[in-house]
Amino acid sequence: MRIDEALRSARDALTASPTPRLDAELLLGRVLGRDRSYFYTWPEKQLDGDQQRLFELLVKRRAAGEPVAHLTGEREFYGRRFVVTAATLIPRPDTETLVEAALETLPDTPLRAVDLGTGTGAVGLSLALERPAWRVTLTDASAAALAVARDNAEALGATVSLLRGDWLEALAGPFDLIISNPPYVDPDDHHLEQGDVRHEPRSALAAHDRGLADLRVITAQARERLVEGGWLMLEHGHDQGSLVRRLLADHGFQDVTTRGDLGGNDRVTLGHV
Ligand SMILES: C[S@@+](CC[C@H](N)C(=O)[O-])C[C@H]1O[C@@H](n2cnc3c(N)ncnc32)[C@H](O)[C@@H]1O
Repeated sequence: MRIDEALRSARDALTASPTPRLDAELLLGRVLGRDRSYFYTWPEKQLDGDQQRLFELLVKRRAAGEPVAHLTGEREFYGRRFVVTAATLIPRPDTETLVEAALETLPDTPLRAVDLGTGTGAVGLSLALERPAWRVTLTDASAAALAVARDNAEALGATVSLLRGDWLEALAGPFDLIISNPPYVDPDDHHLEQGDVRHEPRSALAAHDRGLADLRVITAQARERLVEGGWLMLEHGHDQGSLVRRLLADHGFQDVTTRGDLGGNDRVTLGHV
């Protein structure tokens, strides 16, 4: 079967996905070890029997609902590839807003930053690689997630510290930046039962108190761990902006603002002490 024929038949099989064409290209990229531009240059190249069988198997699993990132074992974030497993959240493009907020707000000089609930390491490793002068710590409560972050740090050549722990409990600081994309989905939200999200760890997604429990704990712990002028930056749900702004203000944070994500929804709230 030719590359263009394989992609066409996969797209037809993946109509239940919101992104059938992209999914087909990413899966074929995994089978052939090529990036997507190769398919446009060589549409007439033939898949051999093994390649065709593996591609058809991956398409079948995708059609049954498995996330593409679990089938390819990776996801791109802030221009780099991160290994993803079933133990980690699949990094989202909207979380790049968090990275951009930090890069735009803090200076490119030596400072101490911590990424709480690092998962694959997407946020903290992006910061460490964009700002080699920063000393970045990555933490997570999940040993399995932290192992993935460690592998990603090695593969990407980032120098960071990794620590397992419950938010800021085991960290004395002080930090110039505390950054986190914590679980913030209401456990009763029906979206948790739909699409790719069903395959991600519930502990990475849902938080009690209508999704606010972890945001509250981190905000309460952060104030004492920041240097004077240090920043707290939190990702949250599109409908949590005003609650998180009030939370930060109640804990004495100043210049509290919210940034929008790629779709223009409230996504990241930040303030300094
Ligand atoms: C929404 S995921 C974010 C993952 C990654 N930072 C990203 O943006 O792709 C939340 C992460 O917080 C971790 N987590 C949950 N509860 C925690 C706790 N009490 N202390 C530290 N990390 C926790 C989860 O294991 C998960 O990796």
